Amino acid sequence: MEKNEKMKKEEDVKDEGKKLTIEDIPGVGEATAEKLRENGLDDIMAIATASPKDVSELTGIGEGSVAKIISAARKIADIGNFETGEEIFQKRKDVLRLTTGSNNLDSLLGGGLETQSITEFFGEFGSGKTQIMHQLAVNCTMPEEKGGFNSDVLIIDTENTFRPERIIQMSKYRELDSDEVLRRIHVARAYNSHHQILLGEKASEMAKEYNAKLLIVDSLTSHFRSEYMGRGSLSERQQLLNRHMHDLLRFGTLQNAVIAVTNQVAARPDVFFGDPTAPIGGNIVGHTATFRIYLRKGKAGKRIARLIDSPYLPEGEAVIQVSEDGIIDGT
Ligand SMILES: Nc1ncnc2c1ncn2[C@@H]1O[C@H](COP(=O)(O)OP(=O)(O)OP(=O)(O)O)[C@@H](O)[C@H]1O
Repeated sequence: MEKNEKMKKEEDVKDEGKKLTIEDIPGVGEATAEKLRENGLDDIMAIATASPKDVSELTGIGEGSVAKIISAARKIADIGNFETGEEIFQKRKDVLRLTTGSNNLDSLLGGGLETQSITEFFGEFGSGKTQIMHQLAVNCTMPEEKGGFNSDVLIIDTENTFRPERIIQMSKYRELDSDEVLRRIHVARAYNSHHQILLGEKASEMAKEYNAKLLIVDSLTSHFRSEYMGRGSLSERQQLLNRHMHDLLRFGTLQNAVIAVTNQVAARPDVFFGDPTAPIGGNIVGHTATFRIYLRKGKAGKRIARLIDSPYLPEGEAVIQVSEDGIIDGT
């Protein structure tokens, strides 16, 4: 192909904008596209930003061919385009907020959990992380005027802690039809970290099927923690967690959905670098989660939620109550 013709083809492809599929990447035929899709690489940006080694390992396609595909994907993806503050501000207007059930906690978060971000709840056992996840699931099915999204929910449950009975209790308190709420919550049990990663990749497809606007991972880190013990496997664990969290974030962006995850605090300071209340996953989880909330137990079912490291909200605390009715304000 003449150089000009080739450039023209790339321009044409670019002009098509967001409608492009991975088959539009020069060098990607049907069989290659299938291999890429099977491994969660189902859009041009995902391929353009992947490392040749990772893609080659995942798909079994030779590293040389993968490098060519990635380089072609980069040419047609919008990488490195700087956006004006005004453009970003416009996009921010699409961000929706999901109520937590507690006005105190909603205020701390500037109105609720934001879509297109990961919100992490971390704390010791019994601090209320799973209770909050159940409440968010119920709230997501509520109408917009009540702080919900009137949409379905996906839950990746790693510790078998999902309890429909709690959903029924919480739904009744909010005068919702509990059968309908349960029908809108889709739970997948993840048996190990590999399975969890696969479910994270599949979530985008499932979200379209169900119109889900909330993805919960409870717990984000427990499998990784138990499977990758010791310092030797730390970097592998962090890499996998990083990849998993970016899959979750992609779901959030594509669906304009909330991503809520739970995380334990490390109980063994000798292994996890000194801070006895440090969340598992260290920097990787910390940098990828946009909002981090630390939960502490108080008296009589009260919990203190502390917002940490928000990009634009002040640090602060809110008192909530874990009750039979669900998450409500603490006094
Ligand atoms: N029906 C209920 N009525 C009132 N409080 C409840 C009810 N169910 C659970 N709780 C409260 O929630 C606590 C458990 O919280 P949760 O399961 O969310 O903890 P967690 O932070 O997820 O802990 P872990 O790390 O062990 O999974 C219980 O100790 C209890 O105080």
